[in-house]
Amino acid sequence: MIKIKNLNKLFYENSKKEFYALKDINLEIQTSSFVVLKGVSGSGKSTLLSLIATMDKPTSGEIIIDNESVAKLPDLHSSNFRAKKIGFIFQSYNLFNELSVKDNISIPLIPLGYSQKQIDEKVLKSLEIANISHKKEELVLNLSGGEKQRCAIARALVNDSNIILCDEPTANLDYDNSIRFIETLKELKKLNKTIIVATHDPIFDNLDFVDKIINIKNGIICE
Ligand SMILES: Nc1ncnc2c1ncn2[C@@H]1O[C@H](COP(=O)(O)OP(=O)(O)OP(=O)(O)O)[C@@H](O)[C@H]1O
Repeated sequence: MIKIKNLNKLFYENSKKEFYALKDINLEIQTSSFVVLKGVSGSGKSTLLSLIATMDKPTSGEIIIDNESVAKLPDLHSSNFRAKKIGFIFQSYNLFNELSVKDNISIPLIPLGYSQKQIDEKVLKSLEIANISHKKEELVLNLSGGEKQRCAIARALVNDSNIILCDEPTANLDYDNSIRFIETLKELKKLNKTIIVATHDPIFDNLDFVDKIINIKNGIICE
């Protein structure tokens, strides 16, 4: 379960430009649920995802993930927490173009101290779930947009994290690849992952497996 209490994120604090990217956010996201975070560009979606992922720290408020308070973790602890609990799929994929698909996917496992055999097994499993095994030796540079997305999915799954955060995941995909991506998310939900998709893509409207839609406007949740 993810609990967010009175969360605020201020940018340019104590200056003339000061503004709230997130204002007094209170949310509960059940374990294994599929949540769509909707809002126009600049509404605060990425900011909220990056706080949940412990990639950034709030100005005030609490984020409790599986009974652990994570909002103010020191950097070393937050990167350990992230490595174990969070898979992140970025709009621009954030892959290393000069590395192969399987090398990209193994990167999150490096700090976790697995043997090479364990790494190979985990990479193979996530390649299969993301349906990109056939390209495992290929350089990311040579992949199509949809294949890069599948590589990014495999990387988000490789640490067996229970929480998958997706930031505008279909922004660079055509319709067919977007539909394929949504089918993969549906499969991940069956694996009991908690999934949060930040998007303004109407393709996420009216999906039959969405548990909750959260609308965000100017940093404020409007239910
Ligand atoms: N590091 C930062 N410093 C200053 N302002 C920031 C910073 N990060 C985000 N913002 C501002 O906070 C607001 C929310 O940004 P955010 O990226 O969360 O929006 P978003 O809903 O994800 O938008 P998009 O759909 O375009 O990605 C925006 O006005 C943005 O300019």
